[in-house]
Amino acid sequence: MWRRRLGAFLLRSPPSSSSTAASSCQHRRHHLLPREEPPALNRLARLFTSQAGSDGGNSQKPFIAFVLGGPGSGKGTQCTKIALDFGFAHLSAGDLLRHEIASGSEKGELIVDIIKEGRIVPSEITVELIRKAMEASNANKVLIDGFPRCEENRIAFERIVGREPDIVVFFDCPEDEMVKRLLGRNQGRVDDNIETIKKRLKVFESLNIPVIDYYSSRGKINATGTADEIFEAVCKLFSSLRF
Ligand SMILES: Nc1ncnc2c1ncn2[C@@H]1O[C@H](COP(=O)(O)OP(=O)(O)O)[C@@H](O)[C@H]1O
Ligand SMILES: O=c1ccn([C@@H]2O[C@H](COP(=O)(O)OP(=O)(O)O)[C@@H](O)[C@H]2O)c(=O)[nH]1
Ligand SMILES: [Mg+2]
Repeated sequence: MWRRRLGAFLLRSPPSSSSTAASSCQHRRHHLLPREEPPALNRLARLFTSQAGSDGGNSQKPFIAFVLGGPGSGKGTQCTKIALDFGFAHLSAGDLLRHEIASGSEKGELIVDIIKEGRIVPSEITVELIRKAMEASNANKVLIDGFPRCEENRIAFERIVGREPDIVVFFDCPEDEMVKRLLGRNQGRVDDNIETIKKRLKVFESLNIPVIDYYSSRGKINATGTADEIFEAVCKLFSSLRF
């Protein structure tokens, strides 16, 4: 069940008549509209965006989309397409963690053990990586792929970044399909093996699903079918938003 939690504050404007009937996903120019937020969040958000610097004279906070779904549901695949068609920066939490591992840092050693076990990396580590990546991207629209993965992640993001997402997209995919896709992913990942996958699916049920349920949005998407078919539904959703 998707709780009506974020409401109009997150999904702001009704779709414009010209953008609702999107049958194809050509590049579109989107408009940044001023948004209202509670005062405390507003203060923190300003602090954050002032660090993010200028994006061509635009001092607005970035539009944030959390992209959630089970392992193998197609988050990364769809984010790549969204980034291309809708001009979002794509920040994958998993990729940021793998980058930290590749850097050879002490933190990386801790992270690799957690990923092999399919567990969730401490929130402060992940949120800090995301915060820095958002800052570095200097983008006015960001997809945060694969985060938050638990309630603690969600709360830490709000505390550290001082923002809630503008929309939450959830790729809903049956477990057997996710397993099939993961076993065929073939990217040499330490967690794409059946033992870790089983653990990740348990974590998905017990920790990811509650945070997905926490959010309310129009963003639930049936993630079965081909990547292009799924992207058609994604396009309908994103075309209905005002960025
Ligand atoms: N709709 C789809 N049908 C079949 N395979 C897919 C589909 N979407 C993605 N894949 C493949 O499934 C695997 C997992 O997709 P990925 O985008 O990495 O998912 P996630 O980021 O949610 O784990 C990849 O090998 C990808 O190419
Ligand atoms: O916010 C995050 C994102 C990822 N991970 C860890 O990184 C792994 C891989 O995440 P990724 O999003 O890359 O996997 P995907 O769902 O895309 O297969 C997860 O199982 C977790 O162990 C995490 O702890 N926190
Ligand atoms: Mg992924």
